Amino acid sequence: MTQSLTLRRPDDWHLHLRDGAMLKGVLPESARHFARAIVMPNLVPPVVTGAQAAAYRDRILAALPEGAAFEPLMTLYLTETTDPADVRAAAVSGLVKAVKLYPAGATTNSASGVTNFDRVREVLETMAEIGLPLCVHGEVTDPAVDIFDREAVFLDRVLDPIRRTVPGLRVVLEHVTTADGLDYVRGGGPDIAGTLTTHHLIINRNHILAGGIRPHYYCLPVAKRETHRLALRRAATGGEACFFLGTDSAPHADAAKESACGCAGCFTATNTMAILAHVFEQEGALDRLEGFVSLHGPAFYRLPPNEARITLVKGGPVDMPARILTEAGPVTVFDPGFPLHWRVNG
Ligand SMILES: NC(=O)N[C@@H](CC(=O)O)C(=O)O
Ligand SMILES: [Zn+2]
Ligand SMILES: [Zn+2]
Repeated sequence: MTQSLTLRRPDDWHLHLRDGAMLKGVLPESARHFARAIVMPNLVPPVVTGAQAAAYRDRILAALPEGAAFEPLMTLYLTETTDPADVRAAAVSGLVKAVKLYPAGATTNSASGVTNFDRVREVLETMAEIGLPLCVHGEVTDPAVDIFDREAVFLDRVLDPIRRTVPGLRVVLEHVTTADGLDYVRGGGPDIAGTLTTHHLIINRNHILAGGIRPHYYCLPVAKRETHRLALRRAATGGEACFFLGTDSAPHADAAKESACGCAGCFTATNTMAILAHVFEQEGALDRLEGFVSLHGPAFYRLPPNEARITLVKGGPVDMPARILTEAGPVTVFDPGFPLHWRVNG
């Protein structure tokens, strides 16, 4: 018996599209299934001003395949010299939907991130006033903190003080990887939400390190132990409105991943919907997939859900490409480690 499931077209609330040849190669993978995406600003140099966001948006639209209906939702990269008036204008015009906080040095292309949080206070106060969300890469960068503890320590040392100092600031804790992060979001009231990635529902830290080092499973925040993965699955499939999909699909050319110092990021744009249908089915929660991918995100971002629909169909094993070829080099597609049976029709 074929099984099928029709949903409102999903959105991706955390996506890396890059620029130039890589953008051209990866954009169709997201545009095929997703209506909108919050586009991360960690280009080199980063997207800091409203004018830079407008120019980047134009480059994305120009790279879209013929006939694709995909709306990039732009973000600004918060630096210690970000101008509150520029943020306000970019938000009020509708161009920018969030500001992104990278602690300096926390992840890929984050060198211009924030070190001294007092210097961004005025921007954060402006954002609280106009309701513009702050998307947070929630890891401390203190070398004395173990990499597996960096998310949990960030909540106490950085996020909680920011939220106390700037009441009313709306926050998305991005790519939550720990039970601590989930509990922080759950206990934080209506002004905080969390995005969950596809890959963190599938892998734990053994997948990266046991039986050989697997660079294509290396991302930041790094996958944690199994108890955390199980907690993430419960959060994603449990129907809680404060959690929604942000794939964090983060392409790097294979040569940059398969290296003595490999880049962080898993590329999941191609097979995210097939993997999520599998996960939600396994958890007996297919009826909650639409909330996770299509409803909770727009509600937090105060945008209407999409009117268009997609249909997922379950059948024989689906052929997924092991990698996509881009003019910036081949990019390996995240391997969930099991065959996929769901495909997206239309
Ligand atoms: N997630 C990652 O491992 N990498 C992201 C950056 C990020 O989201 O932290 C990237 O830009 O490659
Ligand atoms: Zn990040
Ligand atoms: Zn990311």
